[in-house]
Amino acid sequence: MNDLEMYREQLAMCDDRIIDILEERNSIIEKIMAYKQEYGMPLLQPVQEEKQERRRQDKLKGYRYEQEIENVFSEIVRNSKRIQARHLFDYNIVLIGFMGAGKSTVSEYLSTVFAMDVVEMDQVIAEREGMSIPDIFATYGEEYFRNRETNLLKEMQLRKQAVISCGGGAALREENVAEMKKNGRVVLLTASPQTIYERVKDSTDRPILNGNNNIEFITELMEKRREKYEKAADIVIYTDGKTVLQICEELIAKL
Ligand SMILES: Nc1ncnc2c1ncn2[C@@H]1O[C@H](COP(=O)(O)OP(=O)(O)OP(=O)(O)O)[C@@H](O)[C@H]1O
Ligand SMILES: O=C(O)C1=C[C@@H](O)[C@@H](O)[C@H](O)C1
Ligand SMILES: [Mg+2]
Repeated sequence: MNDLEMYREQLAMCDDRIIDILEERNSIIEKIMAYKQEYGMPLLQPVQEEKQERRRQDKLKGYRYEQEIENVFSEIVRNSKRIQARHLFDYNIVLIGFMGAGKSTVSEYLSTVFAMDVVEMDQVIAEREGMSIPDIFATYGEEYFRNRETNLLKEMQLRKQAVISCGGGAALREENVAEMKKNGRVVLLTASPQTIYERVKDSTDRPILNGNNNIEFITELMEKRREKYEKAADIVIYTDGKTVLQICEELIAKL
């Protein structure tokens, strides 16, 4: 065997070791999850995760390939998150609820902790139409926008383990709810009208609230929608006074 052949052989052996160690790492991830579930512990432990990351970065300091190895680690961690998500949710998570209930906020957090894809319905529709939601309403009317929502939900049948952050009105059509439930679990996020008002009062992105952005209008519209939201929901989460981490823990526990 010449030197080149020997190096190639060594490289192949390195790959084998990496494969074995990754298998071991992933089974440890599964054991940690099972342990937390068995003892009713919170699954998301951001402080512990940061600690682990700092430890890794300290260990890597001064290594010749510090940056390259760190890049590999970010993929390893991403994949661990996906393994956890697969283990927990074999379906799409569909977030519904009134404007300002926190659908986008919770979606973003879930995508960070579980590396799940997020479909932000309002954003997808706005991008496809090449105009903002208020402009779609003004140009084509609400019915046109609602039809775009229905079509997008039908497309979601092809997705799995995605977080779907619905527009505030998406769950009001029965047909939409039927689509959501085909391969998703529907999570209703709610908050008091006061909380909603505090969260949305400075924004002009929600055409339904423009000119009506006050607690009385919000209370009345929420009440009008309440029955439909609740009927659509597989689980309900009250978000007043809760952090996004607490909301996500509750979501995991209830699902
Ligand atoms: N649990 C929470 N605690 C404090 N603030 C929150 C919480 N959830 C959301 N917010 C804030 O409220 C505002 C509205 O939240 P978000 O955009 O997530 O609502 P949404 O349900 O997606 O609304 P829309 O239906 O209009 O898209 C944001 O500024 C967000 O930071
Ligand atoms: O509650 C609603 O009816 C809406 C909420 C937003 O997310 C947008 O989808 C649109 O402004 C309509
Ligand atoms: Mg949103």
